[in-house]
Amino acid sequence: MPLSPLRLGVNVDHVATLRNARGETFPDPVRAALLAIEAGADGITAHLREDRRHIRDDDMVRLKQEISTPLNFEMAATEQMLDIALRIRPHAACLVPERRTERTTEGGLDVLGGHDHLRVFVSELARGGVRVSLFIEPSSEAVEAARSIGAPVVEFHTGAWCHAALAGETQRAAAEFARIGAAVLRASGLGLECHAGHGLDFETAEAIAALPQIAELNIGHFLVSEAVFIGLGPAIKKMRAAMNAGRARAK
Ligand SMILES: CC(=O)[C@@H](O)[C@H](O)COP(=O)(O)O
Ligand SMILES: NCC(=O)COP(=O)(O)O
Repeated sequence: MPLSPLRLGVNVDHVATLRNARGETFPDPVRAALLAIEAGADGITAHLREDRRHIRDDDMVRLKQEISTPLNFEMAATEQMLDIALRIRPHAACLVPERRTERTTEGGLDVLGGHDHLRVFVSELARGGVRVSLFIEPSSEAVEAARSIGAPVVEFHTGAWCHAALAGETQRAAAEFARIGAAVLRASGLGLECHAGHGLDFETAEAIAALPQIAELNIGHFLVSEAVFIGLGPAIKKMRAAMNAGRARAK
């Protein structure tokens, strides 16, 4: 059976982090998105956080206007973000948890406790023609809750696995990767499209690409970090090659 293609979503949040560090207009995340697409990105992801620490409202408007690929709008499940998303009408929206004091997205959505609250957002966004994904922990409970909420897509938070791999904690990394594999199997068995992201680098992207049920990887911080040294285009091309190598091993 032919393998599903594996899409690369490039997250441009941290180009905006660098821009905001000095309150300038550069580097522009929209320019980064256009370069990323030229280098082979299948889509662009941007997280409009409530505190606007990196991506700002105008960035999201310009991304929608200027890019030729799908835009994946990451957002907290709040009324304000829902209004903005329905005004901008991205191709997709990914509901993510946000805690004001967090340095980065620390975990997946509380799809069990927040079930009824999230259900409203999923149906409102779907009614607006926006494909909705839920950013969840790699667990069967979260998958089943996401399915009952009605989202067609789940994105698995790969942070715990990536951090363990980076720290050389091989046993913990193997256990976390097994969690991801089991959750992906459960999700695809329920007919959900599977995405993954957070903390991925060349090695972990190649490893997770070998899971045939994964349709999309969203990668940002590492690519922007690599871009500092080798350029954004070469970093994306290298990531694409790593993903292709992993997908070639998928069975
Ligand atoms: C949801 C996710 O994992 C990424 O979009 C992440 O949120 C990047 O932005 P931060 O680094 O601000 O968390
Ligand atoms: N949803 C994950 C994402 O968009 C990028 O996360 P990261 O690669 O910046 O950690």
